[in-house]
Amino acid sequence: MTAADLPPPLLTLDALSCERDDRLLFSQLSLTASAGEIWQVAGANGAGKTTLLRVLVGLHGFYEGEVRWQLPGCHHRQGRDGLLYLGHRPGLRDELTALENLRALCAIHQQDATLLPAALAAVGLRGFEDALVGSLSAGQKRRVALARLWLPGKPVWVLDEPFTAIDLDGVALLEQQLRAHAAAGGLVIYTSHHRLAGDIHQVHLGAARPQVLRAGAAA
Ligand SMILES: Nc1ncnc2c1ncn2[C@@H]1O[C@H](COP(=O)(O)OP(=O)(O)OP(=O)(O)O)[C@@H](O)[C@H]1O
Repeated sequence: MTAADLPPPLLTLDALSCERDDRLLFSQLSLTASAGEIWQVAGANGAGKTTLLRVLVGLHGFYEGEVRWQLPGCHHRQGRDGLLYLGHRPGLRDELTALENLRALCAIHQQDATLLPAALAAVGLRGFEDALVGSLSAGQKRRVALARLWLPGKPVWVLDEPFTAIDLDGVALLEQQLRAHAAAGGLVIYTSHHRLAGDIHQVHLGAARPQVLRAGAAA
């Protein structure tokens, strides 16, 4: 595939550099990511994966270079309304039920809450709608957070360690959902030490100059 064959990018990074505590995490990172793609951000502990994702979603502002989102129909907050970001912690309140937590998140992030019971069922939590999140296991909490991936309306998913704490069935289910989203024209960017098989693009952090590996591109 030539550059001319690629769909228009949803995300463009231009010479992105970031340091923390006087340590250079990455420098001169440039890439384009388009609809239908899955990108894994890889690297050792402390390499800067979470920091990069937070830069992408506007939660970490100390960097040089440019992050440009071009999401169809999203004109607000620099076009970030079409993003769904799940951080490396589930980000749920223990004193609320699974459904209450998700309803609150849907209200904040403009997602359709009417489909939440079906989303909870999809992640294997039918019957846990009214369970206090504080009473759930780590893997169940992760599944509650991941249930938002079964709601429509967010073309870009930015996921920090989404496979953490879930069992083998959960890993397979999540892999399937990531692939389905990309196949339906979404873009997935995730950090993990878990490599999905197939046409996954990669950014390797660790060296000052990150490696960008496009699946299918000649070495
Ligand atoms: N809140 C913070 N304040 C200051 N420095 C931080 C903070 N969080 C991370 N850092 C620094 O940024 C570096 C990169 O951290 P980051 O969490 O992005 O790495 P990571 O690749 O996601 O690591 P891991 O695989 O362990 O989750 C860390 O080594 C640390 O020195």
